[in-house]
Amino acid sequence: METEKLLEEAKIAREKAYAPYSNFSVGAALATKSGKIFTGSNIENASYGLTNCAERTAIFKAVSEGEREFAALLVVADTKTPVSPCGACRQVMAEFCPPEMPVYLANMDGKITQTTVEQLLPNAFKSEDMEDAGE
Ligand SMILES: O=c1ccn([C@H]2C[C@H](O)[C@@H](CO)O2)c(=O)[nH]1
Ligand SMILES: [Zn+2]
Repeated sequence: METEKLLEEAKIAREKAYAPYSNFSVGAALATKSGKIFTGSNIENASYGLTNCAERTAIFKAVSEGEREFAALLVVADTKTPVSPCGACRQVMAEFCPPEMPVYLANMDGKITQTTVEQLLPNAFKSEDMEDAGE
């Protein structure tokens, strides 16, 4: 999956952001291993903490459609340096995406830096960590 296609889709999704409180619109595009793309934007709330980021919107849309095999995620915002995902999104990425999966951080000028799920959240808490609980 080329990053150019993901960037284009994420930019289109970003236009749908509901961000009246921060005025900071973000778009994301998640590629499945089968070649589909699920997009997302940030959706804010008057109760600020209920805000859902673009990355989580894209992941939740895909998972709720039955997708579980992901290949790449791109996130874009109008920033000088490419936008960096928040901690909540990193934890959700760690739940559904392989550690080595590329995550592309982009800005509107098309500047893209590449990282991975594991680099964004090293030593993430995973379901396996509960297996030996209480022993
Ligand atoms: O990677 C990021 C960083 C921030 N936001 C959103 C959350 C909130 O709506 C706004 C300001 O934090 O940007 C995202 O969607 N993704
Ligand atoms: Zn986030």
